[in-house]
Amino acid sequence: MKTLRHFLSINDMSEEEARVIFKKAEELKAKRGKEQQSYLGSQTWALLFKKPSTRTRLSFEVAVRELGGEALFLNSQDLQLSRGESIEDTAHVLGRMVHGLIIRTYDQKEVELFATYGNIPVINALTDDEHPCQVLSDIFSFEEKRGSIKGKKIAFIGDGCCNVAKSWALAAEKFGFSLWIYSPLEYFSPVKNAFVKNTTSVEEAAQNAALLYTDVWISMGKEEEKNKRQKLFSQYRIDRYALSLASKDALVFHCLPAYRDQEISSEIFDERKEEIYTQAENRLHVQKALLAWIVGKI
Ligand SMILES: NC(=O)NCCC[C@H](N)C(=O)O
Repeated sequence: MKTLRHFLSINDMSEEEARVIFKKAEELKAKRGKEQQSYLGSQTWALLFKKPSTRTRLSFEVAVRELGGEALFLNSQDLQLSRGESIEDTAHVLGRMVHGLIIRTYDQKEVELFATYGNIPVINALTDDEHPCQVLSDIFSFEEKRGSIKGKKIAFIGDGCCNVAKSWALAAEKFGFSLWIYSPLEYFSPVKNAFVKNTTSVEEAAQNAALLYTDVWISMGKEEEKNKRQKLFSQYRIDRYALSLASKDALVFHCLPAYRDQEISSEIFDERKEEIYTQAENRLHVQKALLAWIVGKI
């Protein structure tokens, strides 16, 4: 049996492995358009998506192609999965035909089942529980501008229970930074470790923070809670006041899509869009390095 690497959770990688990926991502970013690396030469990677996607789909499709492979997009609605075929059978069949699988779905259990039965590397491209590729890339983006994240104070503002916040909470322990979650009580982080603190005080969360981070209030799959969430989260946003509390050189990140004047004020978004778009672009470079790592080339 070959040993396979998967990336289903931030917990599937050590800090040392993440640092190997960051170094490669930096190199690939610098060499893009000049020199190509064929880490996925003659491989076909399937992207199986049950939820909408812009950045994740784009960055993975381009990443696979630029590494010399073929990307095959599969809308789960078009597969027999949507008519009740089991994940076990689907995973076995995919595993006989493609070399790797990138999945966006609801239940974390599904990505785990694909990893169990597929016999090919599986990457979590977002579930209700985690968005590990986003957060891995965000840490790279932070360090690209500000150096090591270790010991820094990071403020997550908004839904502390969402996938992105949960991956941040796991990353806090792995990389050794403190994560302050500014969220309504009901949305405090379910992740318990010594590096995660929850608060309903913006002052406590944002004071001297090196990064203010936010995500949508209404994650995919939560649309029926829209009215309730818009009311509950209305103060949990990045605005001029929150930013005035943060460190003078604080970064502002948003994983996007952004809903201006909800989780982030329009004026802060407009002022900071350059760093937010660079954050989005880095998904491509980091995921190229992640793919190289997952197939054992770095
Ligand atoms: N950049 C992204 O991949 N964004 C995904 C949106 C995350 C949000 N928490 C959601 O689940 O809808």
